[in-house]
Amino acid sequence: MNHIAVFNKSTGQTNFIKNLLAGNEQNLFPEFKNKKGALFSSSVLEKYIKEELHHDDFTLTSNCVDGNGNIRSLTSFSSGQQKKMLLDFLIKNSDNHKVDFLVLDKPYDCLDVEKQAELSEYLIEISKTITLVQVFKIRDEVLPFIGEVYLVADECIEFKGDLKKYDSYFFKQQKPYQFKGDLPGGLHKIEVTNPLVKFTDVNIFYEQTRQIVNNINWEINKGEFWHLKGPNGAGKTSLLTMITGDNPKAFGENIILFGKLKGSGETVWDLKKKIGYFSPSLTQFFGKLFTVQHMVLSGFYDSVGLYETPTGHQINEADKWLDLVGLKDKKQHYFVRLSPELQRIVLIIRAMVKQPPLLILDEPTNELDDYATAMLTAFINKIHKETNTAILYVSHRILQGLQPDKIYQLIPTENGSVGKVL
Ligand SMILES: Nc1ncnc2c1ncn2[C@@H]1O[C@H](COP(=O)(O)OP(=O)(O)OP(=O)(O)O)[C@@H](O)[C@H]1O
Repeated sequence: MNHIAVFNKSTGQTNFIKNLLAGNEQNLFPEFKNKKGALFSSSVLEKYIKEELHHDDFTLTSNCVDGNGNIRSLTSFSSGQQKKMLLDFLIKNSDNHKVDFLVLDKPYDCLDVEKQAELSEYLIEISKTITLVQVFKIRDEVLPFIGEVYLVADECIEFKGDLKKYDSYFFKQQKPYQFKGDLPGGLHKIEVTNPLVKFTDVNIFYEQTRQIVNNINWEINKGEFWHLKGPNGAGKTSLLTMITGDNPKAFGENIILFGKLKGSGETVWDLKKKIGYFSPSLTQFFGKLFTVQHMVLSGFYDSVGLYETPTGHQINEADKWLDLVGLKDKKQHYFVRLSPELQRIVLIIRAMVKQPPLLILDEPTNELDDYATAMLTAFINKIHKETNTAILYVSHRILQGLQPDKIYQLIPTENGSVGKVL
């Protein structure tokens, strides 16, 4: 069986995949003409989650019940677990409906190294029975059984060959990303004392008895650069929400945030002033008519959208940030028209423009290609080097080139994850 991997350089990835599945990319891939394909991707998973939410349709979890005999929601499983469920379902479905090939759209997204290896083993097995087309962005994620790699640009095949040839073709074309000068100094200094965050014997439980993290003791101080790491389901997101303020499970736990015991009267808005936050999912909250400049300025007000008139100093400060990343000329452009990596850079600037004592980056490079990942990595390292903002970078994988001072590793045990400073 001839399995292929495709890197689509052009925009319009969704259409590209749609056409591939419908056999319409026949000029590029005639072998799929009149064949039936099924899609394995994060957006398909998202569709099942929405079906659950809006129509109580628990197709993927119909065999999973909790301690009370209720069918469990997909969202109560980690991303790794969710992916396996979808794959199982598609394979089962392909038997029933004679699907000829499976398109794997970035199958490893959000999976830690261990789970990636598990999924890879699983895919190796099914590659013996069904043709697989992997749409990839990260070269190192190309599955081991792939015979040929295609680089598609402007609806043409720009390159076709094995991985070795792909490497020399693709990487020689990339230029390192250049920033123009140093980061702006900031308008107001937000005074805080150490530690910014202190967890003492923190535990998190779900469903009363299911322990997620176990006796977490961890301190984040000014200017430190931390990588919070751990396999899928280890509790990284749960721990993050104890800081950002939206997890009721934080109450009653010994958590000091910016010198105050959590739950002792601070509001979410008090916290937002001191925390810059970025997660790729933020992109979807902003309307189509927001300009790049509005996006950055909204960071001064911690608002989604700009509802106040910014001061001249704020506009000037926003311009300085945009100039640094070569976007000053595009400040009146619509944010949604920017490339995914530039959208993320703008959202990180939005988080940083008020110069918060703490910047949280939740899986910032998810779904980005190699070049975009390198660009974001360089930007994050620059923020660490040139500001006193502490960075909490959350990801299940170590990013090549990222320079955190310390790693906080969550290690799953039967009684929830324990933490270790590496
Ligand atoms: N609201 C919830 N109700 C029940 N269980 C939950 C809830 N939120 C998370 N969990 C469970 O808690 C565990 C930890 O999830 P969490 O999302 O914090 O892990 P993670 O390390 O961020 O995982 P990933 O890398 O997959 O995002 C998982 O087993 C998940 O199923």
